[in-house]
Amino acid sequence: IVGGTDSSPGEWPWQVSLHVKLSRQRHLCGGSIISLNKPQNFIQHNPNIWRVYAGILKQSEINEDTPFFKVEEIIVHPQYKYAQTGYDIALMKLDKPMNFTDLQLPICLPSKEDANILYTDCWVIGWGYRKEKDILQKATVPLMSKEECQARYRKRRIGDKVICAGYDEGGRDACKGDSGGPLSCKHEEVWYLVGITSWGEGCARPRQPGVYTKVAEYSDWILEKTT
Ligand SMILES: COC(=O)c1cc(NC(=O)c2cccc(O)c2C)c2cc(C(=N)N)ccc2c1
Repeated sequence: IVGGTDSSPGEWPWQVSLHVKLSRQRHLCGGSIISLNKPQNFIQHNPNIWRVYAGILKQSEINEDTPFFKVEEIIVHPQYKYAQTGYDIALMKLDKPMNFTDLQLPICLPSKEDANILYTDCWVIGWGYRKEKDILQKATVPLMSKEECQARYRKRRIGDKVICAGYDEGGRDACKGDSGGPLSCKHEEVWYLVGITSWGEGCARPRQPGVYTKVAEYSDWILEKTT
């Protein structure tokens, strides 16, 4: 996150830190807890290098004694190639059910009908660039119309299944390492997973907004894969 501020304990209980454990272990991206039934059996990618840490505020809280969830299944959208061409969404089934506490709770999924709600209170969070931060960073970002976003990314096709957010003057944005994390919007006292951090040209540059997977456009796919 560029231009963000420190989060408080329990402020974003649906945020998780995805670590990869090879010879070394490190935070790679974010993710969001959504509470659903079991995904179908769909083994792709190597699930057992992943460690999912929930209820964490600082990366320094994580050591060899910190509990984590193993990943039993990973379902990547079949049309995903790379972030810029969309379908940048994946589901991870944890190896055991998560007990919800004040520090680890699911966020609500928007329904297809929610695809046109004008959200005005949206936040992007993560432990990503710049200056890899210890404390989970938060930044509020205004949503942008598809037309305005397409005008900012002339070389790209900004379709209906992404949502853009950011400031024309730049300065506040998600960045590498925040990928997979939530664009959370509060609407009528409820928080919704409106977007998934996907890409952007650089980070927090003027007139180069952040591009997010528009979760409402995938609610059918998510339900198909998890019920
Ligand atoms: C794996 O995720 C990304 O690569 C990756 C690369 C990015 N953009 C870059 O251009 C970039 C940023 C930092 C270092 C770097 O090498 C690049 C290419 C990203 C930019 C944003 C955003 N601005 N909202 C969000 C996620 C990003 C994920």
